[in-house]
Amino acid sequence: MRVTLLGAGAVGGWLAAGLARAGVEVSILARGATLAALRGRGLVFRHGEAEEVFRLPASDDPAALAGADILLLGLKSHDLPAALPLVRRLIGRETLVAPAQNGLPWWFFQGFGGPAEGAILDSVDPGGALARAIPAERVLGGVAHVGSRVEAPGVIRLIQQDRMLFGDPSGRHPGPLAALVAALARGGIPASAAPDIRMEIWLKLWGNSNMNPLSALSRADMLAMLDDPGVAGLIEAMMREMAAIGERIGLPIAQDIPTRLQVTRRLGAFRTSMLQDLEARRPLELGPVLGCLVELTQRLEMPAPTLAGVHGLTRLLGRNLGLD
Ligand SMILES: NC(=O)C1=CN([C@@H]2O[C@H](COP(=O)(O)OP(=O)(O)OC[C@H]3O[C@@H](n4cnc5c(N)ncnc54)[C@H](OP(=O)(O)O)[C@@H]3O)[C@@H](O)[C@H]2O)C=CC1
Ligand SMILES: CC(C)(CO)C(=O)C(=O)O
Repeated sequence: MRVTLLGAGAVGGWLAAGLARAGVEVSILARGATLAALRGRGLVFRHGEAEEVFRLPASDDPAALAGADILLLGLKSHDLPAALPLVRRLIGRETLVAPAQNGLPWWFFQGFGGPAEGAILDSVDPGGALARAIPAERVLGGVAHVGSRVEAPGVIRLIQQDRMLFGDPSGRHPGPLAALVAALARGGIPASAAPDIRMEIWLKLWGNSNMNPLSALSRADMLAMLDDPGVAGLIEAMMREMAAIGERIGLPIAQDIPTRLQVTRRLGAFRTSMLQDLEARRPLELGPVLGCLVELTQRLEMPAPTLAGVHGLTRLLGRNLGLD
């Protein structure tokens, strides 16, 4: 199996290290300081006191890396539309695209049925270019339950790994799915194949859509937010509004809120990826993580004042800091 990674950041670097450890042929499409670091020292992976270095082929020329079996996406979801020309040049006829990203992915409602069937959301995929170029049949959907960060370009620090899930939304690629998951597991990443990857994505979003924007607004880590009764109440209100959307569109959540919040607690006092972006003065992943839900409620004519309010506040925060 040959894998190319686009987006060698906190999550992409964690996955590339796992695959390389398992002996998979991994190459990386990178740019700027990250590319220079990968070509110089290599991909540096740190966990606790341990450090590993992986010398992997890296280039900013998609032609040099094109046609892998799997194109792993470690970009922020809001960066994907702009990176589509690169993706087009990286994928061959047989390449499957495996996003390891938060938020609702562009392919989510293709072949889904119900009132949201085929929905293309501007907050995720403006104009639908992603949906046309990378249909659900070309995708292995991913969900990363992990906390990691970039310490310096090409240097990844794993804080806590819980599990990495991949799934095959079209049911056409059981072989590549099994091979990817097995390779990650061999490389020390607790990975498994999810029978219903859409539900796993929805459940992950049930955490990110509130924790990430609220962490940007409060500049607080996850435990501090959960331990503050006022913020915890807001988190739960947002979760209830999202659960109501799920009921409406055919994604009823079987878990209760306290159980889901226990999963979040396992990551400890982590500063979410959106807070990391705010602190580094990078654009926020707000559209795919929360704007998509607000857009869905508008289309379905459902009330969601808390989701809309937190979305509005975070959008203004990003705008006022010049991050959009
Ligand atoms: N960090 C975490 O703990 C978690 C993150 N996630 C999710 O995983 C996804 C990735 O997040 P994360 O790893 O934190 O993000 P990072 O910001 O750490 O990494 C994103 C990487 O993508 C690269 N990139 C963006 N555009 C391009 C481009 N056009 N060409 C080449 N490289 C590009 C960036 O490079 P450059 O520096 O050059 O811009 C950067 O290295 C997000 O959806 C996030 O929400 C999920 C679970 C946990
Ligand atoms: C909050 C967390 C760590 C949950 O996995 C996450 O997904 C993120 O930081 O974006």
